[in-house]
Amino acid sequence: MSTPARILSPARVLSIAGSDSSGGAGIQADIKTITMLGGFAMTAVTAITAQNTCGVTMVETLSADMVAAQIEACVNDIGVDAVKIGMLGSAAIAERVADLLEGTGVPVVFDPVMVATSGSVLADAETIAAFERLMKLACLTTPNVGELAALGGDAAMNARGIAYIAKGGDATGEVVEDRLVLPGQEVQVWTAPRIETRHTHGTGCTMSSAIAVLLGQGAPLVEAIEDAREFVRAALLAAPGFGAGHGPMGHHAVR
Ligand SMILES: Nc1ncnc2c1ncn2[C@@H]1O[C@H](COP(=O)(O)OP(=O)(O)OP(=O)(O)O)[C@@H](O)[C@H]1O
Ligand SMILES: Cc1ncc(CO)c(N)n1
Repeated sequence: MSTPARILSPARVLSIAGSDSSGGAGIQADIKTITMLGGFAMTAVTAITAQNTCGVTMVETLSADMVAAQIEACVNDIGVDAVKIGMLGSAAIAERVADLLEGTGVPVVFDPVMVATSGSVLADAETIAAFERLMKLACLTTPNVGELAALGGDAAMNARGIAYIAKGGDATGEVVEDRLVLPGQEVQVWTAPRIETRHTHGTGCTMSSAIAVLLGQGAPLVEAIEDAREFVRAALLAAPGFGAGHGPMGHHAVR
């Protein structure tokens, strides 16, 4: 029996993001998501966070040179079919990542991480200001409600011609709404009943890395978003219930 081609050649996905010691968000959520969706996960760690379901106790940011070296090591040998960008750690890292990715043509999904689900701040004002080039080069930026407001809201995003999905997980109400805004196209909205759970740590990281791996496998953007939403939902429903705060999702249990 011949081996299916997709097993021989999984999408190679590079996550440029921060490490979450508790395994629910950041690089750890990305590796789980990419792996469970059949991709091959690689990483460029930008920062190490000591973090759990209750909050972040310490952050150490790596140098821009170290981040660049990790990206180059992956690109120059294994190769990259799609990139997910999460927590950047500093403006210098954001600028260096933009230097390396601009003009490559690889699909990039940018999650403009600013604050953890626990409320801890993960990006200072200077880093947020440096998001600009990354939003321009990304095929999709994935702000939640708070991040979209910090980026200037819909009017500012539209004026800059940025492709984004406004995620509604941190809004209130019985329905969660995700809104896809692509320059020059009609807005597309997905709604679903809100899953009543406090275990929402890492939903944004999971959503963005799921979209990246699906794009890397050749899915069109809208299809990638739809399948990513399904994956997030299934992982939320399978949350193991760990921790005293906002616990992790159950990536491992999604089949
Ligand atoms: N309680 C929920 N029930 C159903 N879907 C949810 C829930 N919470 C989040 N989602 C979905 O998860 C995806 C990620 O959105 P969300 O707004 O939670 O991202 P985020 O705030 O960036 O996440 P993070 O907690 O990692 O910072 C979206 O598709 C959103 O609709
Ligand atoms: C490292 C890291 N990246 C992103 C998030 C956002 O959930 C988090 N909590 N931690």
